[in-house]
Amino acid sequence: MKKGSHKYVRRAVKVDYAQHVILQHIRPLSSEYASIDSCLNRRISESLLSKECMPHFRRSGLDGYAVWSEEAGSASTQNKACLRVIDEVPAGSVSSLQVVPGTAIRVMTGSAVPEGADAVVMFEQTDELQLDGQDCIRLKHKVEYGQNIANPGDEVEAGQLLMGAGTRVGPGQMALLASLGYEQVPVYRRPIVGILTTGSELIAVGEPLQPGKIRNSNAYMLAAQVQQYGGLVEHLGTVSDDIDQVVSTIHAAVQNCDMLIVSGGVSVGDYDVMAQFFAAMSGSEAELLFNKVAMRPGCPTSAAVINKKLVFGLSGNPGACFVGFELFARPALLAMQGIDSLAQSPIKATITTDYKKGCPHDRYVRGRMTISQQQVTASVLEKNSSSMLVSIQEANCLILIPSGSTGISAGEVVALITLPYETTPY
Ligand SMILES: Nc1nc2c(c(=O)[nH]1)N[C@H]1C(S)=C(S)[C@@H](COP(=O)(O)OP(=O)(O)OC[C@H]3O[C@@H](n4cnc5c(N)ncnc54)[C@H](O)[C@@H]3O)O[C@H]1N2
Ligand code: MOO
Repeated sequence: MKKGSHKYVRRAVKVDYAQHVILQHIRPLSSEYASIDSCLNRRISESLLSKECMPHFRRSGLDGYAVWSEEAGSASTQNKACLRVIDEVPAGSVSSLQVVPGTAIRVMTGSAVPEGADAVVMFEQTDELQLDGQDCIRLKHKVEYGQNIANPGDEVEAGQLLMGAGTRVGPGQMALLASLGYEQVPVYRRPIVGILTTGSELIAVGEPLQPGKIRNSNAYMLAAQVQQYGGLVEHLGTVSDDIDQVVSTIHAAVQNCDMLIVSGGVSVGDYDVMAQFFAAMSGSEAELLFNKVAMRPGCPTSAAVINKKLVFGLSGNPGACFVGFELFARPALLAMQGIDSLAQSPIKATITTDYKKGCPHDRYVRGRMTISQQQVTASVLEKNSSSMLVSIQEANCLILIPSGSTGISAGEVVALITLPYETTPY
């Protein structure tokens, strides 16, 4: 930006207004069928109703004998009559015989309980013997109707809701989808997110340090955040503080990407090209949503819609860039995949550290949340300033320090935004 030209009007909007206006410009992405093998962490795009019941046959829960409980009950308690073993059913097979009075069929865990039987007695609760060259059993205990049998639909009934639209596929969903035959799974298309970093001071990770230069960490941090929320990253590289290059890169990128995140250059510095870009935007296909947010860090965070695509201008300061993503890009990415993440109420916690820095705006500090003895507590991490990144790796929440002149004291209750980047070793 040219010297002296940075005084164009910026009206700070509240965080919740900025989030609201972003969501107004989001439409869920289209749906596609993905092979079950490739849908871990993807979002289901429609409510799935089970076409089958589970189990779909009467299933034995044990290795034992399928019996008729009424007869077996008296056999066990009164005269200890023998039941003739007339067949054996391995898991995966079905007996062609029925259990009739005086008989039992040997079944295995997971095998189909034969007709006529209404209970399964585990091997350990029988005495196995031979009578007249015939396998027989005597039951040691009373038998209850239905014991050790899972009936059709006990776990899932046909027509039951399995999972709603927006559900993320994890191990539990994988198991359910596989059990119910979903070889192809309806999921939202993954949002393609372009990441562009601006700044003539940036050098690549592999380059040795040079005076005044820093390595580009935001590109990697943002890519990790995008992927965490289901996005596919399109790396657009780094542009120097050159407005023409910025304009042409952004205009090309909005053709292919669903959303664009640009880091750096949004403040009022002489070379803050993104501020210049947002100020000079024109045409019916470009709309500035906001260019300042009443918050710290990241007050110069900006957003626009170009060609119906959201373009975020996040602060280059790594701490502010991280927070800006979580507050604005995360709800947008999730909304594209059918989830209204802002509808969830924030978690409340007791803060265990003083934070006595007053601020006219709400502040989002990196914190560490702990749950013990049903108490949620959170502490503010050290090295939390906007220009610092070292505490991001420990953060599992953002703590909202409300605006005010005094900050807050340990023991007060605060609202948290939880983060999904856990650092514990599992
Ligand atoms: N006169 C004023 N100066 C500043 C103001 C202000 O209101 N008046 N606001 C400050 C605030 S608040 C912030 S936040 C920053 C925002 O700066 P920009 O978004 O314009 O970011 P840059 O100036 O490009 O960079 C800031 C900082 O971050 C480093 N950086 C940039 N890109 C990366 C990257 N990809 N990876 C790692 N680090 C990066 C950059 O070198 C700078 O140190 O402005 C304040 N100034
Ligand atoms: O508002 Mo700037 O993000 O921290 O220092």
